[in-house]
Amino acid sequence: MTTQQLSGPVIRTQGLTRHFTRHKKTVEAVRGLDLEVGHGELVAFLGPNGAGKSTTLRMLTTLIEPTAGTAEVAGYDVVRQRGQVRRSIGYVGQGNAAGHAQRGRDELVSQARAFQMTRRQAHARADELLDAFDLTEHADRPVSTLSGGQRRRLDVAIGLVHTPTLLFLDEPSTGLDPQNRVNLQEQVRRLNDEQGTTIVLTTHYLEEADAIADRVVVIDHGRVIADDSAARLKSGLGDLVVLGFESEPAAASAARRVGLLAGAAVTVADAEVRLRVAHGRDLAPGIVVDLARAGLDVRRIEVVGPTLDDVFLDLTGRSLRETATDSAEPTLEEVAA
Ligand SMILES: Nc1ncnc2c1ncn2[C@@H]1O[C@H](COP(=O)(O)OP(=O)(O)OP(=O)(O)O)[C@@H](O)[C@H]1O
Repeated sequence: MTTQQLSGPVIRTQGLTRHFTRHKKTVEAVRGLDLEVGHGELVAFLGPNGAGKSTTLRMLTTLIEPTAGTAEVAGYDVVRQRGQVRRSIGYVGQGNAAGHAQRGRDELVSQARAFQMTRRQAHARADELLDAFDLTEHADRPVSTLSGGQRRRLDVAIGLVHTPTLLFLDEPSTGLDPQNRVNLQEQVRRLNDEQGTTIVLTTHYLEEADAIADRVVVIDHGRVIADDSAARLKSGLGDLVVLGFESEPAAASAARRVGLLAGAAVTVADAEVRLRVAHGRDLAPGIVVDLARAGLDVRRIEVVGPTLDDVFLDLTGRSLRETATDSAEPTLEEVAA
């Protein structure tokens, strides 16, 4: 790498755009993305199905070309310097990379050989990765007999064979059970912390973005609608305070009083009052005491800090959890286009 490539951002896009034509209709999958990612960052692209996350990743990894705009990855242009980009990155797509009849160790060795390592180097690298991803004891089994979590870890290991400084992971934990998901997230976090590998992953799991990413780029309808740390994205939203009452009339009276008291928008449903307010945790005891003085006993109280779903709801009016699936698997011709 040149000095410029080391000191500049590891990813820089300007007006990055990708359209697809399907049934004579144009789908604007990615619309004018401007993005910079620095060395050593762990960035999550978060958004609902069909938001344009995978299409962005496919352009950055040179699998498809942009319709317009530019992107540089590791200092190289993704269209004019494809080969250099590919040698600088690791990419783990949504499907499984490993062949089913092969043993995990052989997959890693073949991949290492494809990167011009000698047989000895390839075996040493395979051992290192098997160890790092807790796969040593499963290394000599056919891939088809591995669990979903083990196979996914093998996929990530395969993406790391040539020690890229930048790793792209497309929905790494989709389809994994919660335990395997957390396990994989820990490995990804460790890779970033200990090796300094820059990682860009896509996810529609709010908890995943929140738990492991330094930075969350929220994408919707092909555009970036927010870009910050999860903590900062959430900090402007306040806590959700839920108060339960004995009856609906009691809740209605309490809502009027709480609205005045907290100066916040209050909603009532059944015998429950909900309000979103800054420092809700600190305010809640005072609210309960005030209501008791007015003869309104709070039966149940819950204070919930804001989530990334609240951020998405605030930005779009839709919940990310409930956003309907709107994805279409591209055909091979379309990917090659
Ligand atoms: N090859 C293609 N041909 C036609 N349309 C496509 C193609 N690839 C993606 N699209 C469309 O582009 C939009 C963005 O898709 P993309 O896969 O990038 O979204 P995503 O955010 O990664 O969603 P998911 O989480 O489902 O992978 C969607 O409307 C999708 O149907």
